[in-house]
Amino acid sequence: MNEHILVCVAWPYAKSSTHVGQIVGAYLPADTFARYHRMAGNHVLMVSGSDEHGTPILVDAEREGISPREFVARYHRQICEVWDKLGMSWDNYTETGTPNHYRITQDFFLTLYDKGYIFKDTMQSPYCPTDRRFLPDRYIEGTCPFCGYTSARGDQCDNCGHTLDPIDLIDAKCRLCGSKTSKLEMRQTEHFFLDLPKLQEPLAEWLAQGKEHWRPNTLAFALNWLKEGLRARAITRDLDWGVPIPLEGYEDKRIYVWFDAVIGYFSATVEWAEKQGTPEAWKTWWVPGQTEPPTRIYNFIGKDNIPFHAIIWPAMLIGYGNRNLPYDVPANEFMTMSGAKASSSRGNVIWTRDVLEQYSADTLRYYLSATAPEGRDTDFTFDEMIRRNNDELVAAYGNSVHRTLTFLQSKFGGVVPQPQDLSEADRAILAEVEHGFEQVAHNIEQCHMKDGLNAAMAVARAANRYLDEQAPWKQIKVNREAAGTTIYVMLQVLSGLRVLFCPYLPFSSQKLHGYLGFEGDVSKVSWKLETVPAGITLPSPAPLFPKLEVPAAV
Ligand SMILES: Nc1ncnc2c1ncn2[C@@H]1O[C@H](COP(=O)(O)OP(=O)(O)OP(=O)(O)O)[C@@H](O)[C@H]1O
Ligand SMILES: [Zn+2]
Repeated sequence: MNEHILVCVAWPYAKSSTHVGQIVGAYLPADTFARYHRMAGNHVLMVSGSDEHGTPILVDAEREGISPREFVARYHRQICEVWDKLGMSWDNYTETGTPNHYRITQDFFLTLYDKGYIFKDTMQSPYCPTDRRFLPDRYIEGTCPFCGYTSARGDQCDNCGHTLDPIDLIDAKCRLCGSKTSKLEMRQTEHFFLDLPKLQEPLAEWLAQGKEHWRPNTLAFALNWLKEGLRARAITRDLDWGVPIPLEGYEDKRIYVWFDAVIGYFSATVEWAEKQGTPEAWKTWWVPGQTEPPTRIYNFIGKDNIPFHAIIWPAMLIGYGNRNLPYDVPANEFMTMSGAKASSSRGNVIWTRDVLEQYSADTLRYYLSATAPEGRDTDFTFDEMIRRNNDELVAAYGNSVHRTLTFLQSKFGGVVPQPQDLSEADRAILAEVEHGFEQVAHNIEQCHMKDGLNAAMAVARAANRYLDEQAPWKQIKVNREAAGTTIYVMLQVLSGLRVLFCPYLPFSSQKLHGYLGFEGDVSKVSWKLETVPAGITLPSPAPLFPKLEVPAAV
């Protein structure tokens, strides 16, 4: 395998730390996918960054009385701390506030403008006479005309995912002073529009070709959007925070946050190439025909981001010209907290850094991967996380590791025994490991992360059963060589599990890597079963996972 895989992950708003809904929706599946592909020998680049523009940030910074620059710097730092603790293996995690990103966004804007895909027009925009300002996007709230959700915002409904214009909202009110529609004025303002109707046809053609590997929900959502007919969308705002419009006479306006955020996938690649000292290297990832097989771009997102990644961003790329389009847009459904979508704007969240203060990254990673909302929404509960840690991670995987390694220490002084002829059972469990390599790989390649984890877990369970059945603690009383063979085989199985779990659970894989006598970084090893040789001495192990206390019911 020598493919180029570009892993683009949704840009989190730098207006809060990250919550577990975002992690399970976009970041963890992307990281698992990137880690696997690196081990499988592919060229991988995983990029994202903090989205520092937009009205949600302005509203909150204003409320705190600090500058938006100060505000986003704080949250960018907090987000990066979580990435470190969680083990996100970014090749470049940047921010939209960089000169590089401004330059590239302005180039996109001008190119699309010159090619006739962006046009100027005047529009009616809600204006609050009390606050003396226009109310773009999140400055206004009202009822969604599509689904009736009462807290839809000026640019999108969080409930049904439709993108909106403020003018679409029913019974809208100003988020700053609470003024109702009756008090708001509609004022004339000039803006730039992305001419999506002009791009409808090439988009439809693209969506009609070779999308069998897309998740049905994502494709259906995109096709439905096309069927409704695309509307031109305003891509500038009456704001003073964001990327400036690169044309004279628009100094009091800025480019809309969503227009610049998606360009981040591209600008982050350019930044990566520059940091590497190979400034042209971005072309490998973004210019068609540079690699064989062609570079595959994956956009990992939650379902509310589908319109921007399956429609608007591809449309922008088509309009710009000579750029690779997404190969897949693996969008997850939502993780809910007590039934409601976890959302940082709405405050019903479990913060990742709070969880990581109490629990190991792998405990959280395991639980989130095992309950990922791939096909439908799932609910987060601490009880379930603890139960799965204890009943699955500890009982199946951790247990077989610990029993094998402590037995090796107590009966063989830590020296890997020389195996005798392998029995049918020995060969069967090794075959199961080999099969696990195929299964986990196949599932991750299809973006079925949950099935991939289940396949790895099936091998761990089989290993546990094998150990129970062979019972080396009994074998050793009658036949020391037979017990030695069982332990030898188990060490090979564990060597396999260390690799199979690595995309999901990098921290415990690293520990096991060391316990099995391997050196260096486990995420750099190849996707295959590597032998633990007889005769070497292995160090004393500690349990891979802690057994957790179930909190007393309240
Ligand atoms: N509860 C959730 N379940 C699954 N994915 C989610 C969830 N919340 C956010 N995501 C995804 O995480 C990524 C980053 O999210 P974003 O920064 O937009 O956070 P958010 O909490 O959804 O913010 P807001 O509610 O203010 O829009 C997006 O791709 C989004 O779809
Ligand atoms: Zn709606």
